[in-house]
Amino acid sequence: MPSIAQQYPRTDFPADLECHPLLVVDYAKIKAGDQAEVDQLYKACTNLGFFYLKNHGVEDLTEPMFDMGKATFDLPLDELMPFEQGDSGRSAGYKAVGSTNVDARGNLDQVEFINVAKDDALAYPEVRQCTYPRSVVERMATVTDFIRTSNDVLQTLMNVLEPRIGLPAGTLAALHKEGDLSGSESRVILKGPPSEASQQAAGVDEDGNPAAAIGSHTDFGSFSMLHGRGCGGLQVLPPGTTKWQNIRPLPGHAVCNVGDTLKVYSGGIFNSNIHRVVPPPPPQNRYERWSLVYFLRPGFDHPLKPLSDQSEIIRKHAENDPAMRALPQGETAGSWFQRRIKLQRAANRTGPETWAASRGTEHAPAVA
Ligand SMILES: O=C(O)CCC(=O)C(=O)O
Ligand SMILES: [Fe+2]
Repeated sequence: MPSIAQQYPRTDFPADLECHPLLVVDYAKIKAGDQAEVDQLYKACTNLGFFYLKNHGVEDLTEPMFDMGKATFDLPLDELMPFEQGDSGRSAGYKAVGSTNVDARGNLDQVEFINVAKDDALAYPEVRQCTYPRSVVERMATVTDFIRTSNDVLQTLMNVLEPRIGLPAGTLAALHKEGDLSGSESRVILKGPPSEASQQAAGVDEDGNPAAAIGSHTDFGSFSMLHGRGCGGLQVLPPGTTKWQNIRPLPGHAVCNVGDTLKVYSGGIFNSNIHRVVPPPPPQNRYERWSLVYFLRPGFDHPLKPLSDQSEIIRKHAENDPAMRALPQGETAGSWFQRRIKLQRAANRTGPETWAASRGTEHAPAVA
């Protein structure tokens, strides 16, 4: 019997902690063409942009990914550092604790990542973006299985949403085509148990609270799918409010959310909501916090702007949405992604302006 410290998925998230409710979407019903379930998905994407997804088919693929993560984070740092994502704006690879900023003050993150690019996993042994530590290479079949299955789920969710926003079938799929170099990737995340040293290193935020483990952000890509292994700590800031709200981990349910690029393509109809990671609530705060994400992101070369030419619904919405009118011109999905990654790296910080320049749709004004 493993000690309580090593028991995952965890079952000790406090039952009485106030949490923000999320709509539940049943993927099996979506696959079966159930339009009432697509209504539910559409509602979730146009409101908070976050929802629980059940019956998604990834359930048995997550623990082998956490095993890969553990094998990676157990390697000595000098073996991992040659595979670090670096400061150029690439996400794929290892990310060491404290290498990115979590706020404008320059406080540092408290998590390590192992990110594997979809491009590298599906083309393996061909190298399309970068190489990986042996802990990943030895388990590439596990990683590929997770990436392929997760990618299919998120592509399906996007496909069924197309008619709701007036897009011809296949428009979004063409922007996320297999084979196009992209930022799509799997990510295992570990926040170690708190030590006094780590608490001090984390610093405090503008309100004097301990700095976040992962700073407030919107996701850079189109759709994200998160498996929390029973660990809390994920929080959202619902639109028009100022109080961070906990998301309750539910067994068998992934937490999915819309990211910036899908928000932009939809002309602002879908919401890419701000979220962050803080130490999980007691008693979970004494233990490691694990999470696993798959990010579906567009091909780097595609322009990033509302798909107004393909949909009258999108055109009308984008015209009336100040956030869409304020978007920088001439961006591609690749330039958007690389700018955000690069300017969050602590080594690239010159001052609070670097944090501001790393932002996506976080500070977008609400729809008038
Ligand atoms: O670990 C989590 O709960 C969320 C991670 C996250 O938001 C991210 O990596 O973008
Ligand atoms: Fe995120």
